Amino acid sequence: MSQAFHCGFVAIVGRPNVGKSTLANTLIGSKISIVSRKAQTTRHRIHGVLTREHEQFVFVDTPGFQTRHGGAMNRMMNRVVTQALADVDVVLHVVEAGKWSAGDAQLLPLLPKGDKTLLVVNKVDALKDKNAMFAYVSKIMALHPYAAVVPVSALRGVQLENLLGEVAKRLPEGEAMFDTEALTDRSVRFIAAELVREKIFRLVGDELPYGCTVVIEQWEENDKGVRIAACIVVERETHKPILLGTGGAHMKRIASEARQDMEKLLDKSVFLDVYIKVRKGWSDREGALRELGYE
Ligand SMILES: Nc1nc2c(ncn2[C@@H]2O[C@H](COP(=O)(O)OP(=O)(O)OP(=O)(O)O)[C@@H](O)[C@H]2O)c(=O)[nH]1
Repeated sequence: MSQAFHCGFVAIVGRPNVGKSTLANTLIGSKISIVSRKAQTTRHRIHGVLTREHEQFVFVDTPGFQTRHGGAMNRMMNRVVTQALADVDVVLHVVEAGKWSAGDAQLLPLLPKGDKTLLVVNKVDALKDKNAMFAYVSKIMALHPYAAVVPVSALRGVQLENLLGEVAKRLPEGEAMFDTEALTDRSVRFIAAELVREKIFRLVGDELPYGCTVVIEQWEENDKGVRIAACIVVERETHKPILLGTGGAHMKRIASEARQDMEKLLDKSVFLDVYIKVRKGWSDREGALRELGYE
């Protein structure tokens, strides 16, 4: 008798920097979401799809749980987290081996109880004292009724088969929801915008206050390649010189590095034009956020 097919949604949650994007990317097997050393670089919900012989995993990569920023952006982001958890079949709560902080604890009240939440202890490769693992895990297991615990290294691909096995057990029976070829339900335009945003974060993230997004305003493909215009939207006039850098050096670097990544992603020549627009108070106006594609 043939084995039944299972398909369901899997949310990956955790405080910033625990490795959620890395885990999603490694599981799905392609770079769909940006990875950066800086905290809170993933602001969007991203669906990545992994299809195997007997199951399809639809991953929801939720943004870092926000506590530091006030305003509409924060409320919206927390809503995204709560909603993601209510809608999914399995929740992976990712923590960092040996490092438990207030940020991890803050997420606990949002986690569903019962059989659908798994504790994923990431970065086991970086753990110096392996013997401390048992005490660390016991402490966390006492705080929430997790269904299971799986230590992994997302970066090195350790124990991921085991993790997928635990998830698969909890997916409902049903047909595949996405084409097997699908990597993401976000368009390549979205990923292109993320690439520009990643470069901004890496280069001037420390100086640029929270409030910058990237909108792809033009996308024209022809036999020579693709012409892309990316608009960086900032909150204030004063943010412009930060982005530009001396003699426009920052912008040149952002555009050049983003273009190289886009060429790798699209496997064709990219002509990239990047410019800046000022829109006051965008991060605190839900309407403006929606308009820019945040909801
Ligand atoms: N040593 C080690 N480092 C890891 C592992 N997984 C992720 N990292 C690193 O941890 C950092 C943060 O990883 P991300 O995947 O961006 O973390 P995130 O949880 O998605 O972060 P936010 O987007 O800020 O919420 C990066 O420098 C990763 O390379 C791992 O298994 N081992």
